[in-house]
Amino acid sequence: MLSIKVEFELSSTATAMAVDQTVHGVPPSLSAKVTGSFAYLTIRDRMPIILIKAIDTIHRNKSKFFEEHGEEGISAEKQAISLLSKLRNELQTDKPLLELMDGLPDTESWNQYMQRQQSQLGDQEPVSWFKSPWLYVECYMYRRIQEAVWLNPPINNFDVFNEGKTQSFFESQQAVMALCTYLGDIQRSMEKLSENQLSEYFNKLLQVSLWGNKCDLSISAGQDNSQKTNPIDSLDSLQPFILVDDSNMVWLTLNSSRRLKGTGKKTADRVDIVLDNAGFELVTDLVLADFLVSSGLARQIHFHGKCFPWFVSDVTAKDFQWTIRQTMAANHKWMCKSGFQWQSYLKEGVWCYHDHPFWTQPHEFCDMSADAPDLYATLQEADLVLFKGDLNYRKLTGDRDWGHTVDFCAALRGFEPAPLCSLRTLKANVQVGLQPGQAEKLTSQDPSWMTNGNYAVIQFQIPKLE
Ligand SMILES: O=P(O)(O)OC[C@@]1(O)O[C@H](CO)[C@@H](O)[C@@H]1O
Ligand SMILES: [Mn+2]
Repeated sequence: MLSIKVEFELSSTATAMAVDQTVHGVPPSLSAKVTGSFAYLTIRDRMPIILIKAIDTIHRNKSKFFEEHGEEGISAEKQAISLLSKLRNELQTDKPLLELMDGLPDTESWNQYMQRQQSQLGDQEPVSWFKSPWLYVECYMYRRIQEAVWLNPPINNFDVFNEGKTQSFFESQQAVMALCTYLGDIQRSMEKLSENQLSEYFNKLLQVSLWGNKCDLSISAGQDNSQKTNPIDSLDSLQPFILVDDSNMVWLTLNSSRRLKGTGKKTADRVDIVLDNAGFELVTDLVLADFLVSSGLARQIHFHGKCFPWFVSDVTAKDFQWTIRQTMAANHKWMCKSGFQWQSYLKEGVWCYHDHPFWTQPHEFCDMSADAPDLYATLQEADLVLFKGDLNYRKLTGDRDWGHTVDFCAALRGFEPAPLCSLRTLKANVQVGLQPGQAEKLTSQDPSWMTNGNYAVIQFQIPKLE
């Protein structure tokens, strides 16, 4: 990892607040125990809809399963639906969570996590949907969906969310074409760009990736959420909705190697992008990654996706490869050019794709160094880690009921593998690092500001110097 000697000015207040928060402990996890809370409404209303849609998708593919697998496909379809229907009943009647039985590589870790949750509750009450942490039960639901499908070969590799992810890509074609054209224009004049012009393009593409996160299907319970307009044109009008904007710190981190090496080289060795949603959002991330490499701001990009279908629209390896293939096959010069460039980045090892099981487990990120030390060590090799989306933000902050002015550093609780930045549109009621009075003002202007996806943060944190 690049050891950054550049001192980012941490306000004395922020440091004092961080100390204060540490001294006074960590707030409780968001959960459905608070009737009427966003967690409660998500678990009561939206998660059952997601299960119903998954059941409906499997049912609608019955004839496909028959064509491909004959009677075995039919009985697998029936069995998977029955497991998902049972899961939905457990969820809606707040039954105790059940151990996983599918013998996958992460099964043991999931069951151990459940024991950990149970020991925190003691023997009085079982780990259940409406009493355990929202982060845990929501992640658990998606892992049970995976179990229901995995236990039923020959449909055990079926992605119940695939239709929504591919539709989001196809419905966003105009925006994708505009974005790839914009990237092509930049790359044609890259050599002649001044430092200011470069940083301007960087900020625009960082914001396009930020707002790409609005296109997430779990918050819309699978409803179409694609990007219809040209993403560049809307940036100015969206600027006021960025509540925390640390993009200057991100720029400084990418360029800080120049100060260190005194060579005028401005290349950071490696930027990691912890991906969120497939579809349009993934294209915005690939375009940003292409810009970072072709501008010389980064030498290598490591992408982190999910090992199985997750939170309706999250990227799996299949989605990542499919998106690049689709871009290559587009009947559009700049899309096609971008797609081929992305494929050669992967072939040359300039881009690498990983999918560690930790990203599809329920852990708060402050547990990563203990629960996934190999992944933590991988992230420590990065000069910058970009975390996309709301669920990653919830895990960065532990999905705790923090006060809004608590410092981001305090909420990370020691998770600092490398300089990191969250690019997140707000879809859950956890947000730290705001100025005094800022949350109150937002609530008076727009009571659902934390969950409607209209607001965003570019929130940065550098590891404390050893
Ligand atoms: O991580 P993303 O894709 O930006 O958002 C996912 C997400 O908004 O969907 C859930 C709603 O069910 C939220 O709790 C969760 O954070
Ligand atoms: Mn997501």
